[in-house]
Amino acid sequence: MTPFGTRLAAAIEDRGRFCVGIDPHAALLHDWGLSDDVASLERFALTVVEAVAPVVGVVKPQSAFYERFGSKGIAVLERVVAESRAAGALVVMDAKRGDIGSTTQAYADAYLDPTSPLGSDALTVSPFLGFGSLDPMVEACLEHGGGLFVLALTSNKEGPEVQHARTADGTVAGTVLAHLRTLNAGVVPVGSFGAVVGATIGETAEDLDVNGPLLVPGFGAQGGTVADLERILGRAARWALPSSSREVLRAGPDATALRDAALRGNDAVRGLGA
Ligand SMILES: O=c1ccn([C@@H]2O[C@H](COP(=O)(O)O)[C@@H](O)[C@H]2O)c(=O)[nH]1
Repeated sequence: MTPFGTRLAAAIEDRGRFCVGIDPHAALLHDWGLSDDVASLERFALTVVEAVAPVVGVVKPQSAFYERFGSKGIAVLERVVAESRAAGALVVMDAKRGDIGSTTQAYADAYLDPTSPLGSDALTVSPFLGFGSLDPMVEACLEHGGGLFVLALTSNKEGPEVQHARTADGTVAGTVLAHLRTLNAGVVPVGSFGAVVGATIGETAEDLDVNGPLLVPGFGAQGGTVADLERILGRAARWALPSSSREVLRAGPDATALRDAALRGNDAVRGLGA
């Protein structure tokens, strides 16, 4: 399988760098005139997939909004993954997984093996059990052409308490970024192991250039702007995926309005990293 980084570079070239989050919040279901039940979850999620997956490079379903409906919600998530990929979008599963290595292997099997029902192009993961605990996922990515987005500098205000903490080697975030730089060293056009960096973090002294992609949530509803992206990311913007969920999803339920919102987001970030 072609490495995720190579496939992502092609997707950015063909369709743009904007990532649409498929997050069926209860409040959005209500705003769309739907109920808070599985049938509505399915209608919402598949309406978004049909509207945006044929035109954007990357979609990012947030697993939590499907998990809250139990096995029937997971079945909807499986369709979101399959139908988004069939429409030509790469799928970043936002599940923020991480555990001791032996359990991490099971997460790798669930999300990074293409024969799994939830098999995705990439997965968000937590490094806070130690970066080495992610090794089974790294191996699965190398075997199957998948990618990881490792939490480094998240968009929420509570993140700095952990991520800015200093170790003998620098900050926790800096250590995560250094591991990613090692994994991606020498890979052309870009490595498959990326970081999550929020569009709301203000300033950072960390070197974000890891020769890998950056998933950048917090753009839109959380207040992140194009100016923030330019200031925070610098030259690392070249491989950035600004990601927005609610800002796009509020345009629904009309499919044309949803697609237009996604295309507007894509246009807004087109010049990044130029
Ligand atoms: O640091 C992070 C990591 C992940 N997220 C996720 O992104 C979306 C953001 O949704 P919006 O509606 O655009 O605010 C959501 O799924 C989060 O869980 C993040 O926001 N920050």
